[in-house]
Amino acid sequence: MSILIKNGRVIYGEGFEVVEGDVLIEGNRIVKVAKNITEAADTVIDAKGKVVSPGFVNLHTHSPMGLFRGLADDLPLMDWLQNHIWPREAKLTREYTKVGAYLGALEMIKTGTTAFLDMYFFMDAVAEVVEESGLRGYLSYGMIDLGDPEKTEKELKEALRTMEFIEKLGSDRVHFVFGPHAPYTCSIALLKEVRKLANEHGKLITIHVSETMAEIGQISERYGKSPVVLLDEIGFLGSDVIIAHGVWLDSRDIQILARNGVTVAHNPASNMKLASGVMPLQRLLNAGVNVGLGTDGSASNNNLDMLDEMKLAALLHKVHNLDPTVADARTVFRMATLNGAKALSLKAGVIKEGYLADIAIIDFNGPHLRPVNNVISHLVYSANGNDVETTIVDGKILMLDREVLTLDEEKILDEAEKTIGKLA
Ligand SMILES: CSC[C@H]1O[C@@H](n2cnc3c(O)ncnc32)[C@H](O)[C@@H]1O
Ligand SMILES: [Zn+2]
Repeated sequence: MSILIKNGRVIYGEGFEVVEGDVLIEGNRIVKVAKNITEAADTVIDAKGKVVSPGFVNLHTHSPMGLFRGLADDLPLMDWLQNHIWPREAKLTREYTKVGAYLGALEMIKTGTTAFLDMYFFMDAVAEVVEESGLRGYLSYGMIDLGDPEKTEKELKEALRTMEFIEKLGSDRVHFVFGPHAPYTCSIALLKEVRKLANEHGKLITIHVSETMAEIGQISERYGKSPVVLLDEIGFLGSDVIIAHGVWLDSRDIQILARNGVTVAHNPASNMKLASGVMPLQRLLNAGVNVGLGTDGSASNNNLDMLDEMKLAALLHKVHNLDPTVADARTVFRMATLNGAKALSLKAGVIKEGYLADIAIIDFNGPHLRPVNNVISHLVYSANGNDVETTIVDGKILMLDREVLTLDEEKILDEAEKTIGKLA
């Protein structure tokens, strides 16, 4: 199968240079970017007046949490989790979670996300949805043992069962990741075992770390050190670890993350909504830490729109530093694309020959995107997910002219409405 995208403004290469031209996709790869490609293709997409962008990589989410959108707003993290979210999640079944996963997948496709890193329950069901949707999913079963050795065993067993299920799916797009929830919900024994298993099986690890001051207080009280120092001392950190948040980091923590090649998934909307704090973006980047962008779940965001997220990231760090040069549009765009792909060891996040064909085509005909003075600026500051017209993953069209081809949109919305009555 081949796809030829004609006459677009193409965001080309690692430098995100905007060039006018065509993109040829053969199989799941980009094979040619040039003016006036004349090769025949199975499908031709006219991208005149449109921007051909690398698809977005959502580096931290809980994709089924759209079910809880708007049910617990305006609360701090611990109150939000313990008194509102966890009691509802206790009622989740595989079936309900799958409904949420469909809703999340639909929203991601419609807003140009092509790959995402997830942590949730019933991840075998989420894996089935990802496979059907055509998205690229990096899926972790979120482990919480609260220091109970019986639970440690149970959680590890469920993670390994999920890994086996995903391996059996045999999909190039669906990957298993280890997901201990956080240092305040996981025992040292669990974290050490995860490190060992990740080495054994060659899998990535994702974990919430240093999200709130309350967490820093809890971990300091329990262990007398910061969460990052704790993880470093038990040999947990490495270049295969993606920590979500990293809001409360001191200089020593930042050096440790840099030295270990850890990636940080920044979630500005969630950090602002839960009033968790402002992560030290500039200091992390200066230290050479890879920083990607995530939405977190839709109960703390409240959507999965990476275009929205880019704008929030840029604005948050400007006002926080009282410096408008911080978090410039290109830096933030790189976080939402290439940096996320790098963290997942994925040859994507860039439109260039040899890269995976994970692409979002964005309509630039709306008044809010004219005149087209600066494509990257418009994507970060002016566009939103509704401007995404076509989404391509692994060389397959998932949405064309805003029609999702892999999922039944009406049915998904209907099921989500019916399900929430059972969980609220
Ligand atoms: C055990 S599955 C994942 C678990 O994480 C919860 N969650 C969602 N958002 C956050 C966040 O910002 N910090 C910590 N935990 C979060 C989610 O509700 C699930 O229980
Ligand atoms: Zn999270």
